[in-house]
Formats: sequence, structure tokens, C-alpha cells
Amino acid sequence: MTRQAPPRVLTVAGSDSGGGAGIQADLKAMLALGVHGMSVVTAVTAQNSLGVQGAWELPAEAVRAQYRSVVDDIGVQAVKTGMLASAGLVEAVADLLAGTDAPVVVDPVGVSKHGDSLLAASALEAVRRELLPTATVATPNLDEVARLTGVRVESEDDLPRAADAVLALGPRWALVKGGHLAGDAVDLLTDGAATHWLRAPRHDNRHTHGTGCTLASAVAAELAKGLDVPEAVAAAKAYVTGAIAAGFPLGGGIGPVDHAWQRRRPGG
Ligand SMILES: Nc1ncnc2c1ncn2[C@@H]1O[C@H](COP(=O)(O)OP(=O)(O)OP(=O)(O)O)[C@@H](O)[C@H]1O
Ligand SMILES: Cc1ncc(CO)c(N)n1
Repeated sequence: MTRQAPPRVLTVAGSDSGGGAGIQADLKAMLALGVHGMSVVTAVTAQNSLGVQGAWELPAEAVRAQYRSVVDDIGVQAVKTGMLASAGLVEAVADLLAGTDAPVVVDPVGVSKHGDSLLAASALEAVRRELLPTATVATPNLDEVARLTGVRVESEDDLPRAADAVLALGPRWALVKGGHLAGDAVDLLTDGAATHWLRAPRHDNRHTHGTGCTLASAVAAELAKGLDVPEAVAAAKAYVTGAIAAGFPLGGGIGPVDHAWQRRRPGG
């Protein structure tokens, strides 16, 4: 008997040649979590553990064509967006997402861990006005919250105000990631009615390339499997926490999280 297809999840994001973030991280997280991962490439970066050496965006037409190929034939149970590079691509992707019934996880990627820009400043307004309103869950880090809303988070106490400011831009849920604060790795999820604090011990591991992409893809994978948003985010947080604990050195800089951490045997 032919087996049934697993849930299908689409990432719309940039390629990281080093394999730690972007499309590559997304597909690895999806494989680890048991869904079929598919990709719409928006941009190609020359990137490694030391930073981003170059970036080239694709024409909007190429992004639209990839999306149509996947959605019209294969279908999707969840979509995740990452690096969108420019206002033109943000608008093109928002337009496509406005037509889907599948849950959408928007990771409003602004800069890489090394501070390299992955989104033109001129695209911020399109992210606010067009992209975030299509999101079931938006997953900004603290830099992205500041750029998008003007709210600066200095401590955990500021997270509720930050999450409310993100919600005001139109996503159904806001997941503000406090990964860049000191102390525990605390994130806040809210839809304006329910509030969930997600707390994990901070791992003293500098090899954290790809944390944000991995978390957002894991949320999309869990939503595709049928979990509701709070359940999906809790499962994704547990997965990314394990992946960060197992992050490993690679190249001369910041190594990646380990997407396959659940399968490693001791010493393997
Ligand atoms: N050292 C750490 N130990 C445990 N959890 C962490 C650590 N650093 C980040 N996290 C968690 O990882 C997830 C991703 O958060 P983070 O703030 O790093 O995202 P990001 O800045 O968007 O990532 P990226 O740099 O890949 O874009 C969050 O759940 C955060 O709390
Ligand atoms: C292509 C790409 N997307 C997202 C990130 C997140 O930082 C990155 N470093 N590279």
C-alpha cells in the first residue's frame, strides 16, 4: 500500500551558503520534525561562520513562479517567510500570502548575527503594512522589534509592551524573542487575549547561527501537523533549545545549531 504524504511546509527565504541559517536551516528543521520541506528562494547569500560576503536577490517573477509551482500542484499546510531582501520582494510575497488559507509564520529577518543587512531599510514600511497583516505568527527578535515598532527592550519587563506593539501591526499572534537579553532565554507569545511566557535555560554556547530561522520553521512544521499556535510554539521552543545546546564549531567564527540533535548518539 502506498503511504500517505507527510504534512507539507514551504519556506520563502534566502539561501545561506554555509548551511546554518536561511533556507538550509529551514529545510533541516522541517526534516527533523517530520514534515516535507519545500522552498521558494528569494535571495542568494555568500555566507559563512564569519559573516555575509555578498547577497543577490531574485526577480519577483522568479519568486512568484516558484511559489505557484509548489502551491498549485503540491499544496502547503504551513508557510514560513525569512529573508525577503527588498520592498519589491516583500510586496510580491505579501500579495501571494494574502491568497492562502494555510497558517503563515513571518520571521521579519532584518540583519544577520554578524550585523549584515538582509533587508533594505526602504522595505520596512512594506513589512509593516503588507507582510505582517498576513501572519498567523510573527517572530521578531529584539532588533527587529525596535526597527519595526520603535520599542526598545532592555529587560524581560519590556517584553509585553514590545509584543503589543508588534500585534498592533496586524499578525494574529506575536512571538517576541528575548534571545539577545541576559539570563534565561525568554520569549513572549500573545494574541492580545492569552499570554504565554516561554522560558529555557541559556546555553553558554557561541555557536548559535540559525536560531531564529530554526525556531520559525519549527513553529510552521508543528502548525502543519495540526497543533494550535501555543502548542506549536512550545514544541518549537523545545526543539530549538536542544539544537542550541548541541551547536558546534564550524569555520573560524559562529558555528550552527545542530538540527539533528535528537538523533545523535552520545559521542556521535
Ligand atoms: N544562548 C541561548 N540559549 C538558549 N536559547 C537561546 C539562546 N540564544 C537564543 N535562544 C533562543 O533561540 C530562539 C531564537 O532567538 P534569537 O533571539 O536568537 O533569534 P534571532 O536573533 O532571530 O536569530 P538569528 O540570529 O538566527 O536571526 C529564541 O527562542 C531564543 O530565546
Ligand atoms: C539567508 C539568511 N537568512 C536569515 C538569516 C538569519 O540571520 C541569515 N543569516 N541568512
